[in-house]
Amino acid sequence: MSTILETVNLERTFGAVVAASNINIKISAGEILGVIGSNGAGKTTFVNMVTGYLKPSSGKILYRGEDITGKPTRDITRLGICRSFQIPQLFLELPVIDNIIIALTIAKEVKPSLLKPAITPEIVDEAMEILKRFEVAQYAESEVGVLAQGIRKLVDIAMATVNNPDLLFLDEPTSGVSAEEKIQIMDVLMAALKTTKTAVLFIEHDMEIVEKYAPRVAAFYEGTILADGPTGEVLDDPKVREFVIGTEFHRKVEENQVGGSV
Ligand SMILES: Nc1ncnc2c1ncn2[C@@H]1O[C@H](COP(=O)(O)OP(=O)(O)OP(=O)(O)O)[C@@H](O)[C@H]1O
Repeated sequence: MSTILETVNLERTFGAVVAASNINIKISAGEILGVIGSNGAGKTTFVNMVTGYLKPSSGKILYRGEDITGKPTRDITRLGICRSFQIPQLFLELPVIDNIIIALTIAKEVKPSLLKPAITPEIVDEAMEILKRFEVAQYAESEVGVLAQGIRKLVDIAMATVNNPDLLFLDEPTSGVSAEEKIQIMDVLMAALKTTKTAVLFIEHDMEIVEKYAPRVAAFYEGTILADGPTGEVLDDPKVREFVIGTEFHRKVEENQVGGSV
């Protein structure tokens, strides 16, 4: 698979704080990559730099071979790198479909006027297609504010795809969602993003979700990448176990294995 994103010695400091340092990562077309790391490990700083929300202090970001280091978010989005945030960025008092239409209008740079309204049958159809892909079409006319957190997350991520990104960053797609809903949401998300062959990097604290959905994982620790590789190997890495995930997760897996064999 061809590399679409490559970062070279990416670094960001805030005064004396080194938020990210020596970040070298490659992402291939259509790849799914999980990112783990405790609070303050530098995950969001990394995503902010690649998506143009923060300028790196040094290093390079190459997207399809083009140097995009320090470009504004708008240009990066246009090139095909999009993101969602940990907290959904939705208009709560508007229906779901209006949220998607607004995002589409911005993405397409539609300049509505009295003679040329923003809402056309084509844009409504396109919005409905997106909602169907994320299995939330039945909520099209519902106000976002009355919907469950899991549905809001799906709508929010659906909205992040209106530009048809080749690479999508998801910041904790299952945060604030009940344990039962997590799997449902990830199943829908991953299926939707597979149909569009979108490469996905998702930040996740739940190791069971990481194991289930990410074939590859990068573990961040104190602003650097401690390990990057096949998920099983990274989660079993003694350094990752000690500094990133602790022994809790492995104890759980081992207990389950013991339970299963009885
Ligand atoms: N705007 C900022 N100003 C000063 N320090 C910052 C800023 N943003 C991040 N930092 C610091 O950089 C480090 C990395 O933070 P970052 O938010 O990237 O971590 P994270 O891995 O995303 O954590 P979390 O899981 O809590 O979101 C932390 O020490 C944080 O306090």
